[in-house]
Amino acid sequence: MEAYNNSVPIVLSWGVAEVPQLITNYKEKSVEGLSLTFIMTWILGDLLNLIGCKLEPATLPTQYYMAVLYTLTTLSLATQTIYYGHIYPRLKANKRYYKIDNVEKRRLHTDDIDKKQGDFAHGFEHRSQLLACGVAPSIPIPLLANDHGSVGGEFYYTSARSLSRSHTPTFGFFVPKRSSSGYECISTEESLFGEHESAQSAPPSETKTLMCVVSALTFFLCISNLQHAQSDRNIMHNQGFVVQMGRKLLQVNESLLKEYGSNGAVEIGSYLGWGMAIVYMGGRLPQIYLNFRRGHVELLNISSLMCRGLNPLMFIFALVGNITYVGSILVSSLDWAKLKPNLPWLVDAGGCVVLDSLILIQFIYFWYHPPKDHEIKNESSNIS
Ligand SMILES: NC(=[NH2+])NCCC[C@H](N)C(=O)O
Repeated sequence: MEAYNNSVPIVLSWGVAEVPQLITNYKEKSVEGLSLTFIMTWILGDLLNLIGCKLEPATLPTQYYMAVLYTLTTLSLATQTIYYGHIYPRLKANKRYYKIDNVEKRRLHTDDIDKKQGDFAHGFEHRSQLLACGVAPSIPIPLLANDHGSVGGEFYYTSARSLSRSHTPTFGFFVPKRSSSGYECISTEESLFGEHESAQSAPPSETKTLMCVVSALTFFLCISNLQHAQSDRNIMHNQGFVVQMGRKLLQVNESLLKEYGSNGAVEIGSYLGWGMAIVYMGGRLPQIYLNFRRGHVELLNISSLMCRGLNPLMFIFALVGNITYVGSILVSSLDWAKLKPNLPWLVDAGGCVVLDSLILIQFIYFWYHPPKDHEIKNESSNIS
């Protein structure tokens, strides 16, 4: 019973840690605030953690279940990243394509765009063609000042409303191009995801990698869980159990330890555990280093974080989660023989607590000692 009580705080804090971020992404319908590199670090770390826990029988069952929980929550974040980064904008663009806004249509008759573009008849024809493409023209925004001047040049047509929300032309807008027969509608759909990709969206190669990692991870999970269930059944059967008991929470299974004690898999498990610790902790180092160099904490500035769609609660819950993780291992046993194989997991959770506290201290320090504007500018030009 005590064992279950000890695992409740970790499960609770880690169980809810990513929920605020998932909600923020859902509300914002965007994942701009979340760094793809950060998610990829977590995916890699979770993968090493999960396999490490499987191969290292000295790890507590709670650790294994936590690894599964981490993986599931990270998979949800990754799924959101793919959905809001790539699928949702496509769906939205398609919807907009077929639904021409009536207000915009009315504006068509009062706009003075034609004056700038020459004779009225030509302008009307040009707009009709745009409308036929499902584009609601309002304010033409020159894409590039080209040699031919703005008349007949390329414009992104977008509405002031959408501009007020986004700095970049919304995905799915059209570039009207002059052709011998008048204007053609050329979708910028591909180019927005390709060469003219918005600076705010994730680079496609990174997303492809993420997609591969996510699919590989899902595949691995299915296969390994099947194998795990099978080997558990075999072990229980050999030991004369009729009912599969599963792993008892916060209790190292001595028989498993003996059975696999000299097995090479244990060593691999331990290496994977160390790999996981390096990946999880390593993810924080560049941030800490950058904060020191810049003399201000960009990532942890709460108001800017919220503006950028990153929920700081995720970091706070993670801090609590890591503290309770260390606590649960230490509470289970202080015997060195049992602590030793768990060292990578202890070092990781303890190390993350130290590093996150350092970021928190940096945040508090720089909050009270804000750098002057010119210092920030100088620093960022040095860094870039
Ligand atoms: N996807 C996750 N939530 N992974 C858990 C990461 C745990 C690790 N100690 C860290 O704080 O980075």
